[in-house]
Amino acid sequence: MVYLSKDVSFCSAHKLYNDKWSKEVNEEIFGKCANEHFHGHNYDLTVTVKGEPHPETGMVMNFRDLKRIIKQELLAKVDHKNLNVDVDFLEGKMTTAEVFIKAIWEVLAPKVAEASEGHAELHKLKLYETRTSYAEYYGE
Ligand SMILES: Nc1nc2c(c(=O)[nH]1)N=C([C@H](O)[C@H](O)COP(=O)(O)OP(=O)(O)OP(=O)(O)O)CN2
Ligand SMILES: [Zn+2]
Repeated sequence: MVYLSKDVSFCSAHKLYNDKWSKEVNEEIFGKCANEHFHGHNYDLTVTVKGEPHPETGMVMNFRDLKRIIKQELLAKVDHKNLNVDVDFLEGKMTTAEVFIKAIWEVLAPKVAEASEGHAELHKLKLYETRTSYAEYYGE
C-alpha cells in the first residue's frame, strides 16, 4: 500500500457561535472566537490517499487529478469565503476544525474514488487552523 499526499492552503473567515446559547455562554465557551465579528485563518490542509500503484500507469492516483478535485470541490468553495455563511456543505454546522475536517472528508472521499476508478481511497486529512492548532481525521 502506498500513501500519496497533497498539501494545499486557503484563507477563510469564520466565527464560533452557537445560536441556541446566550452571548455570555458563547463567550465563556468560545472566548475571542465568539466575537460578533468574523475572524480569518490561513488554513493548511494535507490530503492523503492510499492504494497500490496501477500496473500500467505506476500511479496510485495521478497527482494532477488529486489537485483538480481539491481545487474544484473544496478550494473553489472555501478559499476567501466565510465558512459560516458561504459554504453549502457547512450549512447549519459549527465551523470548528473538527466539524470542518469531517465535512471536507464527505466532500472529497467520493471524488477520490471516482477519479481513480476505485483504485485509490481517501486515507487521512490533516487540517491546520493556526500554525499550532490542527485536526486529523481518518474517516472513522
Ligand atoms: N477544539 C477546538 N477548539 C477551538 C477551535 C476549534 O476549531 N476546535 N477553534 C478556535 C478558534 O477558531 C481560534 O481562532 C483558534 O484557536 P487557538 O488555537 O486558540 O488560536 P490562537 O491564535 O490563540 O493560537 P496560538 O498559536 O495558541 O496563538 C478556538 N478553539
Ligand atoms: Zn477561528
